Amino acid sequence: MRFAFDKMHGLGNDFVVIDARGRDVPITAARARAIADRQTGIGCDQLILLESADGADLRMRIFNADGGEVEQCGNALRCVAQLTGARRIDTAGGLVKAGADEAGITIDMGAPRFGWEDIPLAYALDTASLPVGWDGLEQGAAVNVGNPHIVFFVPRLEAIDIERLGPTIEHDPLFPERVNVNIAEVTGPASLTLRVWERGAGLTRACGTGACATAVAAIRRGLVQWPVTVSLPGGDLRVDWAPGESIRMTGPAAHVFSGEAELEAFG
Ligand SMILES: N[C@H](CCC[C@H](N)C(=O)O)C(=O)O
Repeated sequence: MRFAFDKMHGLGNDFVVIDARGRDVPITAARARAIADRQTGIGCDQLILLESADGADLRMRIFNADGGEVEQCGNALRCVAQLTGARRIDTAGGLVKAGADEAGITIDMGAPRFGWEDIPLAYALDTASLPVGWDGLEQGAAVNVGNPHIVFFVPRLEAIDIERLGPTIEHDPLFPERVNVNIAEVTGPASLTLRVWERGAGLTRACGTGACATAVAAIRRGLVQWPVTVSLPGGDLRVDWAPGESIRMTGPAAHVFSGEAELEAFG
């Protein structure tokens, strides 16, 4: 079965987008892994599958490079909004609204959640500052922005071995659904730099939900004021949020190429 796809990225966090509205494109975990493989497949951090939806312009399903289907992907939301013109996008992490202007694509991500069962954690802890540590990474903040994140603030980002600590924390039993690991350094009254070890994808050049979770955690702790400029290896995102409000993330989306492939080539 031949299928068409679009290769896109949000600040270097890259996606294979398959528009399956009006036709069935069966994606299994194994197929998602095979498509995402950068040597033997098309290559991407996440595979994005678009389906028809009631009550929204479309439904966006997200498969990490490890094949796991997850709830939310901020950078992909901007890409899909640009590619399709969709303004109401349903995801497993909730219904989001998109807009576009000269600043880029803005996504209303909904309100963050902070309850330990919302993250989720395996047992009750203070999610504002977890009383557990991993090799010097202490007092992490746990936030759910449709998907689960832990955020650490450090004095010097380059001093942190994220390639070693990222997977250790991602797979810690404290996180029954695993977790995205965010390491941030505050660089000004409304700015921070961020690196993210993503659940199911590893180190990426940018993580939209990670930027949202980190900005929210920093605002909650009084470390920055909004709007926050979050600088990732792939570029900057702007995050607006005040307690009690929904999170709004603004940034670019890029279309690289369109292609076609045989689904059976991926198992
Ligand atoms: N790795 C994430 C999904 C992709 C999120 C990221 N690419 C973004 O832009 O938000 C998770 O397992 O929850």
